Formats: sequence, C-alpha cells, structure tokens
Amino acid sequence: MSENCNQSCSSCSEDCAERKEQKTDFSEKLHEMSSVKKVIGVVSGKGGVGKSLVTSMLAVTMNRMGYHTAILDADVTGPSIPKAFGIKEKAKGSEFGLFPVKTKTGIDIMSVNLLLENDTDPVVWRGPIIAGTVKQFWTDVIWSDVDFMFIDMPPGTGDVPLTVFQSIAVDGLIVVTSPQELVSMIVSKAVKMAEMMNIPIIGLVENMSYFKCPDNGKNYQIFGESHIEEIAEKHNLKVLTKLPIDPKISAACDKGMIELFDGNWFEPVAKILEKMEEN
Ligand SMILES: Nc1ncnc2c1ncn2[C@@H]1O[C@H](COP(=O)(O)OP(=O)(O)OP(=O)(O)O)[C@@H](O)[C@H]1O
Repeated sequence: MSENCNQSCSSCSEDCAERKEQKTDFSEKLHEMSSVKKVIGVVSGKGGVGKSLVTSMLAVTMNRMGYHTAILDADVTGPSIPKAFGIKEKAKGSEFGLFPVKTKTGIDIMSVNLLLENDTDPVVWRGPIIAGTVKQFWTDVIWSDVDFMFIDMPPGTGDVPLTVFQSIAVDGLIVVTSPQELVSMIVSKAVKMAEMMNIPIIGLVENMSYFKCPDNGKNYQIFGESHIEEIAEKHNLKVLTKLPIDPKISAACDKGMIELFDGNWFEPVAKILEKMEEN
C-alpha cells in the first residue's frame, strides 16, 4: 500500500495489493480529429506564483524551437493565458467541434475567456461544471497536429484538478514554486498527488527566485534564501530552472506580448521535453 493511501481506491491509479475496489477508468478520448503527442501539466501549490506565466513561456520556447505547441487553459476561474498573448478574438466552432485560437506566432490556445462574451465576466460556476468545461476542452476542441500541449492546471487538489488528471492523459508535470511559499510542503503535496495519479514529475521551476540589479549586475534574493535544491534532492527531483523577478516579463504579460520575451531560462527544460518527444 502506498504511504499516501487515503482509502479512496476508485480515484487512485496505483496498482497495489490492498485495492478494495476496481480502478474506475475516467479517461476521456481526444476529439477524433485531434492529434496531440505530449501533454505537460503545469501545477503550483497556490495562486499567484506564476504558473500561467511559466506555462506561457514554456509554450513560447517550444514553439520557437519549431514544435507545434498548444495551451489548454484549465484554470477556468482565473484564466490569464489569452491576456498574456494579447488575444482579443473569440473561439469559433463548426459542426465538428471547437477550434482553438492561434496566437501571433502560431500557438493554439483554448481558454474559457475565449468563449465568454465579456472577458471581465467572473466564472461563478460550481466544481462539476468547471471540471466538465475542462473535459470538453480535451474532447470537443479540434487540436490539429500538436507536438506539445501545456495545461495551465487549476490550483489545488480539489474537484477540477482531480478531473483533469483522471480524464486527460498527462505525460508529465512541472511544479512551479516561489521562494517565499511553504515550498517543502507544497512540493510534498505535488509529489504525492502525482504518485497517486501515476504521472511522473519532470521537475521544479522556481519563479521569482532572485532579482538582478541593473545597476551593479548582482543577484538579490528578495524573498529570502532559496531551499529548492535541498527540497528537490529530498524528493529525487530536478530543479529545471530558476526564473528571476523581471519587470520586463510582467510588462510583456500585461501588454499581451509574452511571445517577445527575451531570455534563455527555459532552454534546459526544452531539452528534457525534446527527449520525451523522441521516445
Ligand atoms: N518572474 C516574474 N517577473 C515578473 N513578474 C512576474 C514573474 N512571475 C509572475 N509575474 C507576474 O505575476 C502575476 C501573476 O502571475 P501568473 O498569472 O502567472 O500567476 P499564477 O500562479 O498563474 O496565478 P493564478 O494561480 O492566480 O492564475 C502576473 O502579472 C505576472 O506577470
């Protein structure tokens, strides 16, 4: 039995001898006209640590390397992906299904904000409706020839993330943390959740890790000393990259120009993802 066992056999995907109920298969089929090679979930322990920003920058990096890339924005109650890419138009559909909206550089995006009449309308829906929406982004959207799909995961471990993990075939998770949060606890939770769902963790991204002073070129750890390396070692995980606090990054996000970011922070991650794609 897993040390993380919560006795909820129907929602656990571990194969253990203590299983009391059959595993229920909640997996959903992609739209028959879709093709998606690798699905990477981007998770964080709490809101505001930069999960959407990291999702966007990862997608831009892989797109720059020539891969056809997509983002499924599963953060239904706080959808920030369309804004980061400056998308104003709405998603269109046909009798066959919904089409994602293409960004200026050709990244395919689906988000609840591309369906709402008004971007500023709040999504005041109950969990099952939200979870159903995310499922439909997988089953009813026509994702054509996608090499890498990044999922901006809903925060936490509730109804919606559970549905995403059970219904979408996620190949790996990237955990975004920032130095000031209770990183150790958050990483432990992510590791346990991933184990229960049988999804490998690709590694950790530390956002807002430091600030590089433009006057003297020195790095300052604004949110205190980072412990990410020790935590990664404890869980046998990789630290994929450390992203600085950079006003140019937030400005690019606010202006809808994240595709123009300048920096090679995600190159080490891209190499790992490329290897995944080859296998
Ligand atoms: N490294 C950074 N440098 C500068 N600004 C950043 C950085 N990381 C995030 N931000 C800014 O912080 C804000 C929150 O980021 P983001 O929306 O990606 O967080 P999130 O974890 O997805 O939040 P939520 O969970 O609420 O959706 C954004 O305005 C973003 O531009």
